[in-house]
Amino acid sequence: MSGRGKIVTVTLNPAIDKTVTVESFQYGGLNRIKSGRTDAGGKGINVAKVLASFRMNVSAIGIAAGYQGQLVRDMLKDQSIPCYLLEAAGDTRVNLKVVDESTQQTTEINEPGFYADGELLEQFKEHFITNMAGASLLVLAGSLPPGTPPGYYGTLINLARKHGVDTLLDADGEALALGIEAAPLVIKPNIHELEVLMGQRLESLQQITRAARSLLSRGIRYVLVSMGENGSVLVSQEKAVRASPFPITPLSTVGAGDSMVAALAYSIMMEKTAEEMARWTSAAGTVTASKPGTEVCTMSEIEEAIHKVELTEIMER
Ligand SMILES: Nc1ncnc2c1ncn2[C@@H]1O[C@H](COP(=O)(O)OP(=O)(O)OP(=O)(O)O)[C@@H](O)[C@H]1O
Ligand SMILES: O=P(O)(O)OC[C@@]1(O)O[C@H](CO)[C@@H](O)[C@@H]1O
Repeated sequence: MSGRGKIVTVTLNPAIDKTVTVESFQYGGLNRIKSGRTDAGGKGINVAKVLASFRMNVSAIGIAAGYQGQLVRDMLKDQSIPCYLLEAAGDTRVNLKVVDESTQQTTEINEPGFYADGELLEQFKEHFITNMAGASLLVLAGSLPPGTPPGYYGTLINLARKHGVDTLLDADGEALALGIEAAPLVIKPNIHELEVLMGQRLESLQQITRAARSLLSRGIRYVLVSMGENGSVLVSQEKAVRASPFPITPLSTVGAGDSMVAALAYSIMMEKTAEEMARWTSAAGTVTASKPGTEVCTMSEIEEAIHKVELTEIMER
């Protein structure tokens, strides 16, 4: 893989992210907003934002609808992020993120998104194939719009493979389970997604590592499990490494996982070792968690923080 190749990110269900900050969230009560911001969101789009700031050759493709969809396109254009979003009927969703200052926790309330019918999804396949020309790596991330068959990511992974392109998959539920069957190169489940996939609670690092390792036998080369403030575990055929994040004041954890995915894509393109990969991804996620709204990390912020990530090899029994 060459650092100069193109990375294509797919966001089938983008969003306008509206992040609001409240002093102390009152469940079932009146909450007055102290401050707010609006960002173009959706997992693949966030990944593209980070990769563009790394000066990688990246295109964000996907589907968008109506006024909100145009807003996503305009915001990305303002940030000079190449984006090609197919037009659909309806409206792109607005996702609400509520940051509680007192607990430093973010609550996400995501709309389902526009309906994707069979004709739109066939049209997207054509759009996708056109964009596979000259691509080196594909990133599939985020939820599928209502109407999309759960095996759709698997279909895109197989199509990409026909064009010689490897995939990094960040999905959940059935889309993740069926995507795995198509053997992407890398997956990044968070701990909850991994537990759902395995159908069991994973309480120790040993259990997490064993679960992640069981997925490698399906042709996947790396599994990166993110665990919020508890850091992450990267498992490859050769080893398992745990990364512990440095202390931060989390301002909005929205996009932290996407920043990890971006750093993972970057590490693959740059042929970094598993240790370097664990360091880069952890620093990227942690820096983003310390920024407001869906604002993501930059390369210089990662370079400044990366030495603070603690790595430990997980000894498997
Ligand atoms: N509260 C926190 N303190 C320190 N680091 C954090 C915190 N939350 C997230 N991170 C960093 O970000 C990484 C990714 O977070 P997380 O596991 O929440 O991702 P995710 O669930 O995929 O998120 P999302 O889907 O919202 O992007 C973590 O591994 C960690 O490095
Ligand atoms: O509903 P999905 O597709 O699972 O997640 C969408 C989303 O929550 O993910 C991003 C953060 O990771 C946000 O920009 C966006 O609102």
